[in-house]
Amino acid sequence: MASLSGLCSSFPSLKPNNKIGAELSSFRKDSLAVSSRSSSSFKHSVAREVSADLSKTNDVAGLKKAKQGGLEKDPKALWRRYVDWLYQHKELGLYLDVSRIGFSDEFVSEMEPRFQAAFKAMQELERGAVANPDEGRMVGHYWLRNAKLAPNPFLQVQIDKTLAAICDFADSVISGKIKPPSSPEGRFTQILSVGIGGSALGPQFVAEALAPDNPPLKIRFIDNTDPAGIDHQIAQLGPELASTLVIVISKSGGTPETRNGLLEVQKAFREAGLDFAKQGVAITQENSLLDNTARIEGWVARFPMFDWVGGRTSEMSAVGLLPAALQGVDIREMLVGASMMDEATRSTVLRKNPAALLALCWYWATDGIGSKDMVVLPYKDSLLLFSRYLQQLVMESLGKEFDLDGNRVNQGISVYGNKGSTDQHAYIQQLREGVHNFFVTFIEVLRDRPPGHDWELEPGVTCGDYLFGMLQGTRSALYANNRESITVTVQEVTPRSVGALIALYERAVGIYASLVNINAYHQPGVEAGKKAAGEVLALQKRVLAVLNEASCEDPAESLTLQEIADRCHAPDDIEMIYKIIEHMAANDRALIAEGDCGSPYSLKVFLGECNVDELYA
Ligand SMILES: O=P(O)(O)OC[C@H]1O[C@](O)(CO)[C@@H](O)[C@@H]1O
Repeated sequence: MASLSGLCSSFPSLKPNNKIGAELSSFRKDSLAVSSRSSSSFKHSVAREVSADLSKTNDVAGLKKAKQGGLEKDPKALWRRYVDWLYQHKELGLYLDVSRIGFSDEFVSEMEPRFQAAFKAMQELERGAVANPDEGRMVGHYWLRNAKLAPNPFLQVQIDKTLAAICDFADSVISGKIKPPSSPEGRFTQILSVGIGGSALGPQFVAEALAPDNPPLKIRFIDNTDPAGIDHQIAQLGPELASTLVIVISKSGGTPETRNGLLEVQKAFREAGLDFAKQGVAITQENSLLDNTARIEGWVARFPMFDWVGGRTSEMSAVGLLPAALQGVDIREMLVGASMMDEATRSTVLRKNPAALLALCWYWATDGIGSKDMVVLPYKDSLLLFSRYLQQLVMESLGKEFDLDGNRVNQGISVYGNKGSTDQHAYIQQLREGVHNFFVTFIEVLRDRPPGHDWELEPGVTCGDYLFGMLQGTRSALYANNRESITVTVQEVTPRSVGALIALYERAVGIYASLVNINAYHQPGVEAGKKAAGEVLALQKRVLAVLNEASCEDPAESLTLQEIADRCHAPDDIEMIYKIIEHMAANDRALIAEGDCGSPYSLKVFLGECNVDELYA
């Protein structure tokens, strides 16, 4: 009997299935029928059926009417519109241009009451109301940059103490006061951050945006349960593993991907003869599994993650601040930038509130139902990860099936993007001429290089002038073809401006969520995938047990997929069992006696050895 696991590299070819094809085409017809109507008016008729409270629907007459008028094209009128709507935050040096979004005055007036309601909800949230009703939680990321706003003295002390502890710890690590036990350098030189989602995206964005060229500690990330990815990060560290500070970040302290990353890293430490506890730091909620592990094992340090800070808004908590501080980023400046932006976005005057202006544009551009995608294009390499960061912030916050009244609304705004002008040579072609299903947000940075470093690569023109030209050219070319855009401009990429950008979008998401009446602070949809993944792993254990039992009875016995499914008492899960076998065979953990994975019915599988311990487990 040969071990033929390699045969699994051939996959079943996809054959047309008439039934599925018919269902698909009728589904497409339905969706075309929806989009061929005014998407907002369709939505409204549904909303009317389920809720008598029109203030909570997307019934904005001005939206549809003004959209029919098209975008302003007269250069003089457009310039007036630019000047009229230009938002400037003087101290932050931040501008917001919404002139290339075509909202009308009528639309703005109609939206005004909703904005006032959103501002009120935001004030209540900041005062400590339970703004995440499903989870019964306060939402307090705004307090992180101004502890005085926290609703009680206990929280204020908690915030201030944690910030002081972060700064102290970072200073001690950088100065070598806290050092790894067995590193020749005598100090920590690397950070390995283990975390996922909100426990990775902020730190990744900030590292890319703000870490100096030669940081005191360099950072790497394990943000997945991909074994090859983990091996790669550990291999890249090489002997520097001995001088690596491992920061394990998980609010819940029980996220499987993060736990797996930790276990893999701990194994690497054991194999290198290193004591993990002397190099491990945990950032998590008090008494979580991770917190208890770190405490019992005596890790170097533990920092709290607060119940009232969501993962995707945790960049200004220990989650983002500790890694940033260790890389030499001025975290107090990040907090100042965020706090200044928070102050500005508390304004109840729409025109003076940049977050509200963003929310207004999003509502207009997407008909208040996410009918268009948000393409985020920073024209600055160091802001590359901003779009990925915003993807979670916006999509996990706004992508909701039900509104706060329990109506099915399937809200959300899709976010993607990379950077300009690189994307000019990738997908801008489609944006300019192809399917019109997006609006763009340009992020412009005025300062090209630090002072004194610029030079003209041709008379009167620098490299940065080209970047500027590409941004302006793309903005104009898109607008000429009726593609709307927002432009956010900052002077430089600094801790202060990055803090401000994060705060701007956090608030815009919160305000927009109020406009469309959804809970921005929970993520019930993520649970379904997590639960299903758990079920797959449980099924895999049953498959292994069945194969083991068969091997113990007769080492040469091989089973068909149907036999495995029957013995697992899971005949309906035969497709998943097939996928499990395919994956295990590809990783030499099950053997295929006959057949290949391209012909599932031909497969006969066995384990090759009997594990008696497991048999009686
Ligand atoms: O910090 P944790 O608890 O490990 O969660 C990581 C991420 O997982 C999610 O809960 C989604 O599964 C995100 O909201 C969160 O940022």
